[in-house]
Amino acid sequence: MRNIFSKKKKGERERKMGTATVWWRVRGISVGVGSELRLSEARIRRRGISVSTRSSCCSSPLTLIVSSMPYEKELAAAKKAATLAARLCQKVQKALLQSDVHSKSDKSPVTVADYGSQALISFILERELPSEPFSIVAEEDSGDLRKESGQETLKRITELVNDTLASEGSNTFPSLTTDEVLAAIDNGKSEGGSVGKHWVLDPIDGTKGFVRGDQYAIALGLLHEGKVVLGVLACPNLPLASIGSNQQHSSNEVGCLFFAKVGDGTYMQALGGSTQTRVHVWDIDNPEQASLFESFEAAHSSHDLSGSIAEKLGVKAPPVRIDSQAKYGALSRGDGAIYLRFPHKGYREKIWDHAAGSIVVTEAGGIVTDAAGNPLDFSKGKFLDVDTGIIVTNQKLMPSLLRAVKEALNEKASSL
Ligand SMILES: Nc1ncnc2c1ncn2[C@@H]1O[C@H](COP(=O)(O)O)[C@@H](O)[C@H]1OP(=O)(O)O
Ligand SMILES: [Mg+2]
Repeated sequence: MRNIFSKKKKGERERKMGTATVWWRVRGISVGVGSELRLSEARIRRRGISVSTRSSCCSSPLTLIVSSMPYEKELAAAKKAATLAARLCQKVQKALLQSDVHSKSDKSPVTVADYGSQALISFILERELPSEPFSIVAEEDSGDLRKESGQETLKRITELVNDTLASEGSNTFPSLTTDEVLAAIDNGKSEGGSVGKHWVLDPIDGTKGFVRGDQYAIALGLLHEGKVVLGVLACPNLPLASIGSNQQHSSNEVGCLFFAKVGDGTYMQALGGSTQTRVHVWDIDNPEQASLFESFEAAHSSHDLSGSIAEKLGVKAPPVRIDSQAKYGALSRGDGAIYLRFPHKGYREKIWDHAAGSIVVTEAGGIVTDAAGNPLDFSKGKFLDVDTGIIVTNQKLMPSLLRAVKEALNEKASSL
């Protein structure tokens, strides 16, 4: 980030009147104030430079701040937040799977990890991005924790959050009180929308997988003016090695962090590691070789429908069924080539279940649409207005996938 004051005044008198007559040239682009500036900002963004402006009054200089690395600070904060939240969730999942006290059908450990992850991420974003106005759209709110019956759980969550913060080094972060934890959770109450910056958070995506000891993800995306511009997916149980029919990555390690920034590609690193690898979707055009990803839970997505689509495409490999947006991560690095999600009638998709995952796939070269081929619109608040389902693949396979989906949906409709 650097300040640029290379302004060309066109007249002190006019400037004092506050008219749009003070001009700068930045990297060959003229920018001004007021409505002129809006236009210029759009032009600058198209060139991959982010701009923010401040002007306190006409007599003080206007400041134009230009960064040639848009959303860089936000990405660093999001990676840190998701990595810490993953650490908290891993601790809870380990205790859950080892414990005699909680059965797998007991929802309380999930609750503690869900709230803890949300509080931690909200706290880190506020702390790391103090000068960036933003809101957070997240899955949880603190209503139940404020009741008498929630006090023990709140204490446990606060302990977990503080233990996780302390694991970064004793002087890195302060300890939070229970009230600060409640406030951090409630920062996630935004409704999102098409104006400004909104972080979109699923603190534990795939709670069923989390309880089973399988896949889950911490999913954090950033919307700017209604578009997803950044996404981070922490997948603590996802192997670094490929899990589909395209076995191109090999490793014994488990735990992946995927991240993507608009125009900048998608990267993967080991959770807690620092070596990042750029990843790409599998660019095949023959669906017979493809692996197809879908929900582990048949209640979340129709296995029958995806089976019928796979048959029409000639997909030979059995479906890879895993929980959470880890599916988007696996697809972005080319483990398989198709992801299908067809929830049962009446289910409304939430933006936090797709924001981070969708940019991770699109920046890796893939396409994410609804079942009719429409792009997902994240600007309408908490819900996505999708036609029937969500489909994901590479550019080459999308036309045949769309045809197969249409045929399968027609057959299903005529059989009812
Ligand atoms: N009835 C449902 N149909 C479809 N998706 C659901 C349903 N109930 C919860 N989900 C959400 O679907 C996502 C998991 O999908 P998948 O099974 O493919 O991993 C999660 O976000 C999960 O919520 P949650 O995040 O609260 O677990
Ligand atoms: Mg979810």
